[in-house]
Amino acid sequence: MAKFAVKEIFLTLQGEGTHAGRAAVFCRFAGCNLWSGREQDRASAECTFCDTDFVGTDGTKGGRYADADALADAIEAEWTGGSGNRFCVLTGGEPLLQVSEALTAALHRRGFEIAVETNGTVPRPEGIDWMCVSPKAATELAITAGDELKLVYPQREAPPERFADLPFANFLLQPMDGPDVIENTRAAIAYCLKHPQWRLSAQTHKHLGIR
Ligand SMILES: C[S@@+](CC[C@H](N)C(=O)[O-])C[C@H]1O[C@@H](n2cnc3c(N)ncnc32)[C@H](O)[C@@H]1O
Ligand SMILES: Nc1nc2[nH]cc(C(=O)O)c2c(=O)[nH]1
Ligand code: SF4
Ligand SMILES: [Mg+2]
Repeated sequence: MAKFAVKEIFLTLQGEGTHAGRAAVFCRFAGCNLWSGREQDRASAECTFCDTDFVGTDGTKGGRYADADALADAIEAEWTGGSGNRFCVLTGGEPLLQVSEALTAALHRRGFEIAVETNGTVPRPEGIDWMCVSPKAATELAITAGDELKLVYPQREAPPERFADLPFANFLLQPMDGPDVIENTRAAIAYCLKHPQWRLSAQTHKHLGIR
């Protein structure tokens, strides 16, 4: 059984958060601890608003990668930008179910700065350069410090005030996509205007027509 189950690997611009606009290779790991990924389980899941298909290994460059070097080679192969400013984003699904120190070391050997998008419920491995935690209402955080706290807004049981005193360098509100996205965007903007500790994170890739 190969070590890493990967849904897809692709080059794009980081669409969200503090690094929005920056070229990055995205590696989307298969599987999540807060939802099975099946629509019939969504209502009873711990995370109910997910906008992502992370089931299986059938996406672009998806598959089962035997070890850290094999996966790091596949990520490096997508990069078109030469040796400077190399950047990858490990996401999912929940990447920290699979990311290991062997993988972060293999990516660092190839010159990559490593960002992670995580729900924050799984302890962090060594070697992450940019930790973005996105808390989900029904859960407790295992990672309570980092570079970016990116809260999907609104979540009734996870108001921004619950996280505002944690030691993160950047605090962002990301409007919840779905049927109420217009209303949610207005509400997130209004919150940022009143509470300038928080900045808006628009999901720019969804408007730019990139992945
Ligand atoms: C698909 S998740 C994968 C990483 C990790 N499982 C997590 O939840 O952070 C990537 C990012 O998309 C956000 N996200 C998921 N569904 C969303 C939605 N419907 N609207 C806005 N952001 C969403 C997550 O909160 C997270 O910041
Ligand atoms: N362009 C782009 N930016 C992103 N930022 C976070 C993403 C994710 O799904 O984790 C994502 C994504 O899927 N595409
Ligand atoms: S924790 Fe992340 S990947 Fe898992 S269901 Fe929620 S948004 Fe999707
Ligand atoms: Mg996404």
